[in-house]
Amino acid sequence: MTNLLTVEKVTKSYKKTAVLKDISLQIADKGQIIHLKGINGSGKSTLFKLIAGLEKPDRGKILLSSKTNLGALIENPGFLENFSLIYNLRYLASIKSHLDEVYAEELCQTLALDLHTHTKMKDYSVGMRQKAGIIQAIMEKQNLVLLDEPSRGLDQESLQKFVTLMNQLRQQGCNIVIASHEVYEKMEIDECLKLEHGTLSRI
Ligand SMILES: Nc1ncnc2c1ncn2[C@@H]1O[C@H](COP(=O)(O)OP(=O)(O)OP(=O)(O)O)[C@@H](O)[C@H]1O
Repeated sequence: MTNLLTVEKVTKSYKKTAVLKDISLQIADKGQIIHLKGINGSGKSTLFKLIAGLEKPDRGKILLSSKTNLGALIENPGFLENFSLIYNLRYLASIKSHLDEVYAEELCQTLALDLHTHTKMKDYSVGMRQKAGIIQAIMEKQNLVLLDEPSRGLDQESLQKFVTLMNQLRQQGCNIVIASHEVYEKMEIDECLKLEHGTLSRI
């Protein structure tokens, strides 16, 4: 089975504090949900930033296969603030190809977000912004998706819809890593990982 991601003995420090120490991780292309746990400041976002290429490791390697199509929502998603949701999604999709508007509409309906509103991104609520962040991470049918606290700001109904959506994507073969403090009832979690003292372990 192909590994979509291989993290090999990665170390990352900020100033002189080691956040990640010799971390290794492999993610196969099999359709799965991995829940990444760890207390505040344990390095979950840092690991995601390294995988997404937003930060460089001090030592070690991050390898994405040629089949990997990575989607990510990390910390506060950045948008073109003076433009609408559809403008932003079209813009993001245009970097690699073009927006599948039928699928984007379906995702927006699932998460109760209006794709065609004229509201500018800067006027979105925290929860609406988070939904937009989730949608941009999955709208191209990415096969490896990193979601950093995706349910932040979601109301109870939206949270349930989010869980159902994640389970559906998993069924369709998507590999999702969710870093969160949330306990997701009904989510089909295949593996739980914990970051503690810079080390990654299975729990
Ligand atoms: N750019 C940076 N400069 C300096 N220190 C940083 C930087 N980014 C992260 N850190 C530090 O690295 C540590 C890990 O931060 P990170 O955001 O990865 O943790 P986290 O597990 O995602 O936390 P949370 O659960 O609060 O989101 C923290 O101590 C943080 O202060």
